[in-house]
Amino acid sequence: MHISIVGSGYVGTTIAACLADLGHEVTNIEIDETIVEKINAGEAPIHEPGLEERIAEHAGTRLRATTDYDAVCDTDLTFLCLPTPQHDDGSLDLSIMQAASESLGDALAAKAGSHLVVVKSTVLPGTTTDVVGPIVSERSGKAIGAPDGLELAMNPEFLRMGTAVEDFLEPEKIVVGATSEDAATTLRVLYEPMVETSASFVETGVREAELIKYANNAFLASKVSLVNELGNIAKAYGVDAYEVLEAVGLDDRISDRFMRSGLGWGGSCFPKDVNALRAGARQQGYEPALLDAVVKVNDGQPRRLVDLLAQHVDIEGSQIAVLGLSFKPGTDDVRDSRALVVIDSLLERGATVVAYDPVARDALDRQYPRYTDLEGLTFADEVEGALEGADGAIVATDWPEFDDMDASVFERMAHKVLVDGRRIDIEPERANLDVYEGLTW
Ligand SMILES: NC(=O)c1ccc[n+]([C@@H]2O[C@H](COP(=O)([O-])OP(=O)(O)OC[C@H]3O[C@@H](n4cnc5c(N)ncnc54)[C@H](O)[C@@H]3O)[C@@H](O)[C@H]2O)c1
Ligand SMILES: O=c1ccn([C@@H]2O[C@H](COP(=O)(O)OP(=O)(O)O[C@H]3O[C@H](CO)[C@@H](O)[C@H](O)[C@H]3O)[C@@H](O)[C@H]2O)c(=O)[nH]1
Repeated sequence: MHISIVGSGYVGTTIAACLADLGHEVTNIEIDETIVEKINAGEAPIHEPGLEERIAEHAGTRLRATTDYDAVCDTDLTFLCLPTPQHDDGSLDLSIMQAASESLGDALAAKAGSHLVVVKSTVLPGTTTDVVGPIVSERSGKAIGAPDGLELAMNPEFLRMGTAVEDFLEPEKIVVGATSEDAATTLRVLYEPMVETSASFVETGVREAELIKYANNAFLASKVSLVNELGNIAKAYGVDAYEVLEAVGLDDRISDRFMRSGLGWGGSCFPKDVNALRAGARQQGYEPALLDAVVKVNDGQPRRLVDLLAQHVDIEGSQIAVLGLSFKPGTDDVRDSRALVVIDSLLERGATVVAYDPVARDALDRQYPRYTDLEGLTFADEVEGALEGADGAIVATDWPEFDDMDASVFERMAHKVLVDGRRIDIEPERANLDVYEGLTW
């Protein structure tokens, strides 16, 4: 198929490279020229395992990028992979979706045949049919469902950062809500390779497809918050939460996945999606008491970790190493990373911070420029540099390389105190620390 993808960030770039890999002709339409240049040069604009080699292989042949929306006219369908951020009050901000829908509609006015528009961004029920559809239809002059007109579908994405390529190519489920049988069939054909190998194909209503995505993320975020609440209680009893939850996870109804307690959930999805769902629920007249508590527990974890450090180190005037910036390992994405909340809290309490992350330094400059020259915060190029002369250290991201830290690295610290928000796989005897304490164990 000839596929256009509007928005070439973490989702749009990943699915473009993967669809090209599956043999499709793919065009990324992106407003950021740097991203366009990178893709056309065969380079990945983000850090994501398996992405760089796919882009390198297909750029210039089956994969290309452009800032020009007119390219949609040479394609059969368009995926919208645009940001859906939150307003200050947590509610869903659709302004980017609206602006891109206008540009898409303007371009489609020049296309002779019908066109399928697929919303992949995470959006609340009604967005595809009541916001995106009418804008594209009005601007293109194509009626929804008419011959040579527009077809609409909502196809939420469940990939995770760090395993995005694998998740897209071997998903557990594919959810499609479409306004016509033809649209659903096109997507069923597109996803056939995934259905053959791993995925359940769920065909449902458009509004249901939209809500499935939020329900999925709300469920996972709630599970981590519950695990963190249980972890906090375990810690208060002097009990190892990981031992407790490992046993709990043996119950099939609960499962052993998403059972890691600690610093809490961050990233570009859970925080904004749980907030959009809470705000949406309120707009519909429902008070989401449980989801409010899920956020409250999550918000408390970074402070609890800094409090734990304060039991061993006088934070004011001290030098603290923060290990990890990305919101989880395997990605350079720092959006809503708990590591940043920890850094803010340490700086507020009068510490100086030396932070280290194996890949996220550039993304931090891009996503949160305010940290670039923030007083009291510097960055090290390696873990040793962050620990040099430190009065204490915090593990904020469970990068595998931190598992290998041993006495030779910790000897550089002024005081060998490590508090761990992620339960890295460190060997206490090899590490020879004076203090090693976990947040929930
Ligand atoms: N990141 C994830 O793990 C993930 C997973 C599943 C779903 N989602 C959802 O997918 C959507 C996209 O997420 P993302 O992480 O890829 O976002 P992103 O911010 O990484 O990428 C979005 C891209 O769209 C571009 N853009 C903005 N306005 C544009 C316009 N008018 N025309 C063309 N391009 C434009 C931006 O420059 C950016 O490169 C969101 O709704 C998100 O919730 C994200
Ligand atoms: O047991 C766990 C599992 C996760 N986390 C944290 O939860 C956050 C989210 O982790 P994860 O879900 O692995 O990463 P994302 O890439 O944000 O993926 C989520 O958000 C995406 C965007 O919507 C969805 O597509 C995915 O299905 C959904 O898992 C991270 O901060 C993790 O550190 C924990 O603290 N404990």
